[in-house]
Amino acid sequence: MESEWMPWAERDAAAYVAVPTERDDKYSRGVLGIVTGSAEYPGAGVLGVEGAARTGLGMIRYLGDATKLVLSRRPEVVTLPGRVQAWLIGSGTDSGELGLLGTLFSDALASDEPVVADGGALEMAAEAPRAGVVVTPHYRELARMLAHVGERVSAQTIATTPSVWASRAADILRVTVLLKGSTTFIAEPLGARIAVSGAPGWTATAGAGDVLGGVLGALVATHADGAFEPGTLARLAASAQVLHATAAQRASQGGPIVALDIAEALPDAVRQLLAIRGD
Ligand SMILES: NC(=O)C1=CN([C@@H]2O[C@H](COP(=O)(O)OP(=O)(O)OC[C@H]3O[C@@H](n4cnc5c(N)ncnc54)[C@H](O)[C@@H]3O)[C@@H](O)[C@H]2O)[C@@H](O)CC1
Ligand SMILES: Nc1ncnc2c1ncn2[C@@H]1O[C@H](COP(=O)(O)OP(=O)(O)O)[C@@H](O)[C@H]1O
Repeated sequence: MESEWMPWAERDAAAYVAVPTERDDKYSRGVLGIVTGSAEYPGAGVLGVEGAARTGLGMIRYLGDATKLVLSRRPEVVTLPGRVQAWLIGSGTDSGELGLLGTLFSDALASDEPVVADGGALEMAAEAPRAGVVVTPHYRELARMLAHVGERVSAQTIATTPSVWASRAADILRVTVLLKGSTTFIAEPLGARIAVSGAPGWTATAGAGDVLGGVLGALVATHADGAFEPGTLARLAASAQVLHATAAQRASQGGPIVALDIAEALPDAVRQLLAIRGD
């Protein structure tokens, strides 16, 4: 039977924006460890960092392979390993050529912290399912993840019936799945089913998904305490998608955008959500 898909509006997402209080410092707000970007795709490292930084969090520890580029754009980022409350791994990496990054991915997946896995970390996340992991594939990536665990389905079939496959993938892979597309479907293993639409078609541009990874990483890092409770990761993923779509709308206003425009519109998108909440 087809699952019931719950919509997720700006009002719902607004509840998942963590607003710092007078008692907060950079550590209490949440630290995100980011292992993204490679020699082949350094820009993805920058885009994820920008997405996270512009969503709002205490600190980013960047441990990927695009340090120079990331620091030239965001000198606020710390490149020293240390304690984090959540991980964003894999955007802008190739699962076939991971080298040292592969060790960092498996350390994150073996840690006690929640993990957002994308790009080259998706297959590794499929191999070692655990609570607190959310994967963010597009259709072709989901087809590869499923093939990796012995479920053969074409990317074309997933594109034709994305809700069916997001739902099935969550149950097969036993991690929370955010399946990207014009409508994004979020499914928790045997749990929440949320569909988010409303991003302009202009969002279909290189690197937009890397920015989304950063947005979700920031929301998870700022809600790490509850991330293992049933349904929480799915609601954080839906909220990240709404925030990303709102930022894309604000940046686009009916015209073309690049991924960095979405990241730069995020503070206004956050303000828009907080205004709905009445903050
Ligand atoms: N600025 C950056 O650094 C960017 C990095 N990216 C990273 O690139 C990696 C690969 O992601 P993809 O989403 O491209 O992976 P896909 O699985 O969609 O594509 C894999 C390969 O298939 C080929 N391909 C697929 N469809 C094609 C088409 N219509 N025309 C031409 N070639 C096609 C491309 O050679 C591509 O490298 C990820 O790690 C991702 O994070 C992308 O996000 C784009 C931006
Ligand atoms: N037709 C579309 N309309 C609106 N949003 C889209 C459309 N196609 C893709 N998107 C969104 O654009 C982003 C693309 O991400 P992704 O496929 O990972 O690209 P990249 O790897 O280049 O970052 C996702 O957030 C996805 O939901």
